[in-house]
Amino acid sequence: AESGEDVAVHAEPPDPDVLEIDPTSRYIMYNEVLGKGAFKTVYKAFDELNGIEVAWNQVRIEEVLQKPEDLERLYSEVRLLKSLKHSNIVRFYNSWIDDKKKTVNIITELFTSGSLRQYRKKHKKVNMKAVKSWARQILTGLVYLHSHDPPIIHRDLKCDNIFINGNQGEVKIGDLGLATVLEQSNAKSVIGTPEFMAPELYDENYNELVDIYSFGMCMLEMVTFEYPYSECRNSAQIYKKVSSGIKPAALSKVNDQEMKLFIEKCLVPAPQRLSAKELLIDPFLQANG
Ligand SMILES: COc1ccc(OC)c2[nH]c(=O)c(CCNC(=O)c3ccccc3I)cc12
Repeated sequence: AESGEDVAVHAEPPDPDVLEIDPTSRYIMYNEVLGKGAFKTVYKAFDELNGIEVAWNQVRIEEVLQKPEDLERLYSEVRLLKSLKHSNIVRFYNSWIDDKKKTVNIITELFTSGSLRQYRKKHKKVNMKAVKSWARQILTGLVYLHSHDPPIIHRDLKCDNIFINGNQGEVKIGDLGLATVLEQSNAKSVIGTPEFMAPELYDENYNELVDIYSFGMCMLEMVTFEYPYSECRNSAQIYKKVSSGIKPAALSKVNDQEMKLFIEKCLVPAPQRLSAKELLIDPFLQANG
């Protein structure tokens, strides 16, 4: 070139948002398994286009999506998830179906410190100040999801799919849409985790406040280090207690009375349950104390 500057010779791929680049050639999977979920295996991977490390979530779908409208619904779900951009929501970069391997592949933001559940196990002694900061961040993420029209409901919020960025203490809600994706593909799989499911989720007419109930159970696990209803042996026993309003035994182990009251506010029946926005301004979360 005349001005003598060295012109990069390689052909820049077209703008990724415009043209679907073959995702499999863009991402290089390391053979490092970060972790496993019920239906998913998560690998560390590298995005060659943006030069960043990412998480490659491989979700098994038993039978391929039955009807074409399932596929259409899945793609519209993916388009929505790709559009979500918030500091307390795990970034969803890309997703595609691998028909041969019968998997849905989801490329998301990477967390090497894993989930809040794993983190809590590793760092048992944590000041209430930190727990309150995590609570504020989770609620801020829920405000973002619930203020969409229609509200985006997570439906499977638990400490296993809230991720933490160890060095900044940033907490983000993950596994978004996984419940919906699984619901579609593994029709028989009832979405949600009984220990964290609001009673009204079972009878189908529910709203975004189911996530507030689950948030309350997440707080309970964060301060007691045990799954709620660990005194129950199976999901039927859990359902019996939840549907008759019997609180988890762990609640009686919460020493901090203010924390106990805050958690109980999240577990009340839906008509009395506060929104994420209202909980964020609760005095309990104001002071750093
Ligand atoms: C069982 O899962 C883990 C175990 C251990 C991990 O790190 C040690 C994980 N790190 C991650 O970044 C991730 C990926 C987080 N991404 C998601 O959960 C996600 C976010 C949005 C949409 C869909 C999903 I699957 C998972 C992980």
